[in-house]
Amino acid sequence: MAKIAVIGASAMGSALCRPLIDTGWDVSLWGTEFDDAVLDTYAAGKPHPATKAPLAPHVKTFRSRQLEAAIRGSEVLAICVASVGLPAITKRLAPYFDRVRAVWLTTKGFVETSEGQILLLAEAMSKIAAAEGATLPPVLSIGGPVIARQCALSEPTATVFACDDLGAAVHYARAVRTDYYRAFPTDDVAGIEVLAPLKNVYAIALGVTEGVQEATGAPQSNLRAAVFAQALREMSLVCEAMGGRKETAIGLAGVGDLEVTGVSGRNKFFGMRLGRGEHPRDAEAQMRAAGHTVEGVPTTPLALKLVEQRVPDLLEQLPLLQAVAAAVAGEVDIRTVLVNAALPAYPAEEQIKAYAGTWSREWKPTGSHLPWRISRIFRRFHRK
Ligand SMILES: NC(=O)C1=CN([C@@H]2O[C@H](COP(=O)(O)OP(=O)(O)OC[C@H]3O[C@@H](n4cnc5c(N)ncnc54)[C@H](OP(=O)(O)O)[C@@H]3O)[C@@H](O)[C@H]2O)C=CC1
Ligand SMILES: O=C(CO)COP(=O)(O)O
Repeated sequence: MAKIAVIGASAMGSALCRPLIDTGWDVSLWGTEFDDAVLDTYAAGKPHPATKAPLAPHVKTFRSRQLEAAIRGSEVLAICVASVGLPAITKRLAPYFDRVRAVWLTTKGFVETSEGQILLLAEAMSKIAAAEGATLPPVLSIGGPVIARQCALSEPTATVFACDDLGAAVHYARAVRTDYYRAFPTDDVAGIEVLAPLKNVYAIALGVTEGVQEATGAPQSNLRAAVFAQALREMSLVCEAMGGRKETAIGLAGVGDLEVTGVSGRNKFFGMRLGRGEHPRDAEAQMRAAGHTVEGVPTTPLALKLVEQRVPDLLEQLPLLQAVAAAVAGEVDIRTVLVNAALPAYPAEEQIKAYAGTWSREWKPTGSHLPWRISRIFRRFHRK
């Protein structure tokens, strides 16, 4: 039986244990210093405090001081911590990288280096490992629409395993396949690593529309749809500009994850609070007090910086990203900037240049077409 160590007794780390156990893995769940309360709850036979889902049977739990024991003999390390914790965890795991065959990563976010450079997660891990004198084994970036509670309760769930080595992605997708949990393997690592955090940013915007609706009593589904379409457009643009594939953006890890997070993700609920008029600082504090991580909060300014650093020419085509960044920073009236960002600014200058004139020349009202026909014949004759 292959052994896997799940790093982080987070909502997602705990949820991942379910399909792993159901596919015969020997699962160790290691909790960070932040996860003591979760492990206490499991020890008392109670469900996860945030998801309210029970831990799968036969999962062995380990406390933060028991890292060595948790990892011993593992083929895979599955890292499931919040993005702010990823650099520290990577550093801590570096001595173990040469003992395992692969690292899985469910974290969704970006990392900022001490020099202010924004990195995709696998890039950051590889840099940190190198600085520690370690080499990362193949990393599988896990994306797609997965609400942890539903996965933990064995509800149907489709996810994406991305690895530069497609063989590894296929191998592990098969090794964790159940009737309710299926992973789609791909080698579009850039696509997954860009889309997974970006959908959190845009899910905040979707949440805002619902918060506005709640606060005003006026239905906002037209605005929500416009935000959704613009979000997908911007996600596709950044995905492609960063080397990802368009089909990834319109698949599970792009539109699929945007949909689920915009309907029932924590980022959406954070956005709803903004839409109802709460200051972002208070909204995040409330979410945190309830035990909910909102990855979109640290991710949004980093996403903007990532674009500025890597694909600056794209910035003017990303009004929604800029609007969410200003809103998360508490700088603007969120509804106004959202409306301006989501309702099309068309016709754009180039469209006006391309089409102006041709339309009005061709059409005349029926009934008055005789003089128009004569003038057309005359024009044709004149051209010859
Ligand atoms: N790939 C996928 O399919 C999915 C991925 N995710 C992603 O997985 C990651 C974890 O999410 P989720 O399981 O829901 O998170 P949780 O909120 O359940 O857990 C996050 C954990 O990270 C801890 N943490 C916070 N700061 C640090 C730090 N500096 N160092 C170490 N740990 C820290 C939190 O502690 P504390 O409680 O004290 O804040 C908490 O224990 C996120 O990036 C999320 O976006 C989520 C769902 C699906
Ligand atoms: O990543 C997720 C769904 O795929 C979870 O989204 P939230 O972090 O917004 O809950």
